[in-house]
Amino acid sequence: MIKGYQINYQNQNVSILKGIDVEVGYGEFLAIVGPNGAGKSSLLNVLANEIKTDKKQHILFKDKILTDWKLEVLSKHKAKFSQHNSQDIPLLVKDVVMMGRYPYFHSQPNSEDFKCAENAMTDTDIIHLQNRDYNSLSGGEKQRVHLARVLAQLDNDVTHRLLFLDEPLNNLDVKHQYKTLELIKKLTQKKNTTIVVLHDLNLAAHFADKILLMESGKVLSYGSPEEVFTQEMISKAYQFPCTICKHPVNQETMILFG
Ligand SMILES: Nc1ncnc2c1ncn2[C@@H]1O[C@H](COP(=O)(O)OP(=O)(O)OP(=O)(O)O)[C@@H](O)[C@H]1O
Repeated sequence: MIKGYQINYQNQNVSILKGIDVEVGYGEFLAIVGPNGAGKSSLLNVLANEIKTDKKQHILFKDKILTDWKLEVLSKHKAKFSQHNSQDIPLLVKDVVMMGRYPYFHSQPNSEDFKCAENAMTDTDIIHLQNRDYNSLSGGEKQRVHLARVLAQLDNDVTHRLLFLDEPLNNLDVKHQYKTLELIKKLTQKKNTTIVVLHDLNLAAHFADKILLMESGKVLSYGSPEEVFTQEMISKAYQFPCTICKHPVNQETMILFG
C-alpha cells in the first residue's frame, strides 16, 4: 500500500527523521509508538504527503510516487486525522462532519453525502449531537466529530483506502477508546490500511498487526507486538522500567510500567 525507504526529514537544520524504512501492506493495522519527540507525527505527516522530504526520496503509494498523485484523487484514497484539530469552529456538528465530503461535491452535498456523514456520526456515537454547535462540545466529543469527518471522507468505493490517525484516543473515555480502535480494526478487515500513532502500548498490542517503535527519529524495532514489546526494547525507548506478562484473560502481551 505504502512504502518508503531511508526517509530523512529535517526542519530548520534539525534532523527529525533519520533513515526510516517503512512498508505497510493492504489490510494492515500499523501502530507507531515511541516517547515524546521520537518523530511519530513527523513520520505520519511525511507518509500522508503533508510535509515534504528530500526530493530524491520517493514514497510509493499504491506503487506510484506519492507526490505524483493528483490531490483531488488522493483525497478519496487516503484521509488523515491530525493530533491538533481546531478547537474553535463556528459550525454545527453535522456541518463539520460534512467537511469530510468536500472532495465529493461542489456547491451542495447530495443524498449520498448526507448518508455517509450520518453513517460516520452513528459509528462514532455522535449522531445525537449532530445539531449542536461544535464549539459547545467537550474535548472527547470534539475528537469524535473529527474522527467522523475523516471516516466520511473515506466512505467510497475505492478498494484499499488508507487512514492515518495521529493520537486519535486523546480525551476519549475507555469505552470510546475501544470503540474507536474496533472501528479502525473493522476498516482494515475490509482490506484497507491504517497507520495510527498511539501512546497506549497495551491498546497497540491488542489491536495492531504490526508495531513500529521509534526513538530519536529512528526505528528502534519493527514487527508483531510480541516481537517489539520486549522489556529490553521498551525500557530502552522510554527510559522507564517495565514488565512484560500475559494478559490473564486473553493471554495477549501485556505491559506493566513501574
Ligand atoms: N520546526 C521544528 N524545529 C525544530 N524541531 C522541530 C520542529 N518540528 C518538530 N521538531 C522536533 O522534532 C521532534 C519530533 O517531533 P514529532 O512531533 O514528530 O514527535 P512525536 O514523536 O510525534 O512526539 P509526541 O509524542 O510528543 O507527539 C521533536 O523533538 C520536535 O521538537
